[in-house]
Amino acid sequence: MLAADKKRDRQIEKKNSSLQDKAAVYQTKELNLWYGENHALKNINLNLYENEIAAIIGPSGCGKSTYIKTLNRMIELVPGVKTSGEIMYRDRNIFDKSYYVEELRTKVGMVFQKPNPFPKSIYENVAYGPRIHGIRDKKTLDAIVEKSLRGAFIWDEVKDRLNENAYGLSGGQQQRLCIARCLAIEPDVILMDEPTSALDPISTLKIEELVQELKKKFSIIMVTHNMQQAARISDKTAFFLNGEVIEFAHTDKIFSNPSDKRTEDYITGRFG
Ligand SMILES: Nc1ncnc2c1ncn2[C@@H]1O[C@H](COP(=O)(O)OP(=O)(O)OP(=O)(O)O)[C@@H](O)[C@H]1O
Repeated sequence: MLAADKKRDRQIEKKNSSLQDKAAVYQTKELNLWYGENHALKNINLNLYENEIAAIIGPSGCGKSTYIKTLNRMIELVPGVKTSGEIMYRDRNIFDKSYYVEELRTKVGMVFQKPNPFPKSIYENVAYGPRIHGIRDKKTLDAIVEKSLRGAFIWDEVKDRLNENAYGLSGGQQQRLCIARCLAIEPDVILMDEPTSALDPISTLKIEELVQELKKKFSIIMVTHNMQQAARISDKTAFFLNGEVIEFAHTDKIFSNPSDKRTEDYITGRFG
């Protein structure tokens, strides 16, 4: 091989490795979780990276929601939960006693299966978070509300009815409003627990397009039952089974050439 070719190959290799080399946002190390006697998460080791969409798939009861709720410590609200291991978020263990949960939640937003706007105006739904963080100036709040609603692809639909109650919006619009509410606190990560399972196909498509746009600025971790959705929009996919991560890889690989027979059986619909 000529020296010039070798140099070119080295450059390609370097470029590829730099693509893989995004910073890890979350590093989960030997995480175990018990609900009382129920060992729901077993020795989870998983790195989640910046500006990627990571999909979490697996059959009902395998621990997907439990895992995602552990990432923002929402799981602590369940009585009798015990954990061991570490979850490093940007190099700090979120289980450290000195780590205030409020601090974590300003960085990590969450969108739930069922849209859950507050029974307040569209404007107030988005302004609520920034207000809690001490922003009082009306002009600043107006700007945040507009930017967040634009960021969630819903501004044009609601700009003339900002003072109307959010409950008057359709399900799909409510979900985008909830995403806008997340964006208003300028998070680093957005956790999504089956964000489209209560929506019709058109609203689902809108959210999928939105999520792909959002990953340019944020890291997204999304639980989904919909394997086509995981295949369509995610960069990496983790397959959970009985509380364990069976396989975590590039989405293309998981869906075209999985390493584990159990992953293959699941994605080909043999169980679950
Ligand atoms: N609040 C709770 N208290 C006790 N056990 C729980 C609780 N939530 C979940 N579990 C148990 O933990 C295990 C994992 O549940 P989890 O909800 O995380 O699964 P999942 O993969 O998200 O399921 P689904 O796809 O049906 O939402 C199950 O055995 C479940 O019964």
